[in-house]
Amino acid sequence: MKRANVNSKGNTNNLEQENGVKEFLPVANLEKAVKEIVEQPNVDGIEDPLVEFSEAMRTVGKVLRQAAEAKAAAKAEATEWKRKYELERERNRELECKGPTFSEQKIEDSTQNLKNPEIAENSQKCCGENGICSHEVLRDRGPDSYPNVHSKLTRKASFKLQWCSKSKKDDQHKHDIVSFEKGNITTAERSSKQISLKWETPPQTVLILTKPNSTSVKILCAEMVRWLKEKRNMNIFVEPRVRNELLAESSYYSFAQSWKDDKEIWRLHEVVDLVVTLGGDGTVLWAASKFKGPVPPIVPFSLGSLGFMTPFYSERYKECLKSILEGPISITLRHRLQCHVVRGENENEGPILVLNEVTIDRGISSFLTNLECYSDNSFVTTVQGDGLILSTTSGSTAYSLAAGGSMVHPQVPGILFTPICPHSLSFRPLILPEHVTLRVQVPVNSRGNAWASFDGKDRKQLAPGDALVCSMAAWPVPTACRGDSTSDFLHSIHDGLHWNLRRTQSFDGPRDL
Ligand SMILES: NC(=O)c1ccc[n+]([C@@H]2O[C@H](COP(=O)([O-])OP(=O)(O)OC[C@H]3O[C@@H](n4cnc5c(N)ncnc54)[C@H](O)[C@@H]3O)[C@@H](O)[C@H]2O)c1
Ligand SMILES: Nc1ncnc2c1ncn2[C@@H]1O[C@H](COP(=O)(O)OP(=O)(O)OP(=O)(O)O)[C@@H](O)[C@H]1O
Repeated sequence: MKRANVNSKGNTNNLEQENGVKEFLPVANLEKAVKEIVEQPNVDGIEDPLVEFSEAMRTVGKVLRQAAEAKAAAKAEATEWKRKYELERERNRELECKGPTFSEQKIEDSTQNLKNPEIAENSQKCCGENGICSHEVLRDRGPDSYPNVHSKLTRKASFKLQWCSKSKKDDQHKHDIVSFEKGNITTAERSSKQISLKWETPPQTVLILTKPNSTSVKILCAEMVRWLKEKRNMNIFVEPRVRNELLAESSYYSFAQSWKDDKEIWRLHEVVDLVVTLGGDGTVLWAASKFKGPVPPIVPFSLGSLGFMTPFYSERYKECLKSILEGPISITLRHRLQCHVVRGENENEGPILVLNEVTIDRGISSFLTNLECYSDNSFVTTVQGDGLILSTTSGSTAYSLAAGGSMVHPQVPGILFTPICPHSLSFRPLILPEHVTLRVQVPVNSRGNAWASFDGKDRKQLAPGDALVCSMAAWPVPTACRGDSTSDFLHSIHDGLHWNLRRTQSFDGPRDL
């Protein structure tokens, strides 16, 4: 006799083939199942609906019992995983205090932990009120998502961001900065405080990017790669050029990984936990440009001349990397601008993300630029001069500064609107709020072309009728701080730019009586 059973969707199928607990017949559907069998005695293959029904009930009872047993077993397993996870975490803490290497076993275990639904659920809870978990910031697509990754490498390190404050009450990141309780308007909380990054699982993979053609950088890079491998057992990625340089020195460095083409570069964020830059500010810009979406935390070592965004001393790299790998790290979340070149009516190129600025200038043209500027479709002004800089607050100390723009703390959200040599007596630079979309249009009757450049690179010609559209990007660049965001900024403007350097007036001389 052919059996006709009813699954949870009310369809007929063969229950004998169903072993999984998910497929059992829910009690809520029982009534429907009975009705269907009794009322449709002519269903294909059913000879006696009552016999059929009692058999179905027996099977249902069996499956329900199995489900209850499976549930109890899953719960016991989850408790065991949780215990193992806690033990492992404790062991990691102890090991890290002693400065050891991360063993393969440890990596595998921590990956297993994340497969456990209960722990996965707990780790999701960390994306709560007190911070943003890395799962929200960096797409985590699992082990097979990056083709060249060493087979041992299984998962990106997870971390949590916290907004720190001295007072206990302020220990949360508040989006609501204005309160209007009982009709009284008050500013309640500031949105961006010092941000701290805390690793939840140890970082395993580091990408090292270096300034080219520098002997001191080359020597430091080889030393750092060796140290990270031997003392911290890290997976290391370098640029293809750097890998060749390392291999030319010794075949020892064959463990260093690289990429073949652009497609792989654009997916680096899926595997890299940390980026180290060895160079000046240009190398930080270069590193940021490699990430067109989420950016892992960047640790910039100073091997340039100015080093405004590179607070770490290369001579102390071991000490510094040790503390970064252990965390927590103070970070500056540097905003980026997202730019599109719009050609004529429809064609849209980009987006191009910049950390410093996008500049629209006259290039080699001898004519004044004539740029019509709009903010959220409202006309702002026409720039007649050498050009216009749309800068992030991180870029405020770069080209924008040279063009007379104000210096702004990098954590302040905003877009600087700084003209370059405007032929006008009253064109002061502006700072616009972060939410605006700016459009810089080359009028169709313009005498010449304009040129857009992105962090000083990749010049693109803008013909009459073309426009550049720019707004705040969704993916900031987290850079590690030596102290905190503000002390690093102040240190840079004092030491790097010699801001307000003046001899102190002497004590002796005329004074108020
Ligand atoms: N007149 C100018 O001041 C001028 C002209 C062109 C480009 N630039 C800047 O150069 C940047 C490109 O840098 P690069 O290193 O690739 O080129 P680069 O090698 O020509 O160096 C430019 C200088 O700008 C400094 N710099 C870069 N970003 C900075 C920042 N955020 N704060 C303070 N100083 C910063 C660098 O340390 C370097 O000394 C552009 O984004 C632009 O801001 C400045
Ligand atoms: N990995 C890289 N590959 C190719 N070009 C790079 C790389 N890193 C940096 N550059 C470029 O090299 C140039 C110089 O780099 P960087 O600014 O770091 O050094 P610097 O000029 O010595 O330092 P500073 O900016 O402090 O004076 C920049 O134009 C930058 O874009």
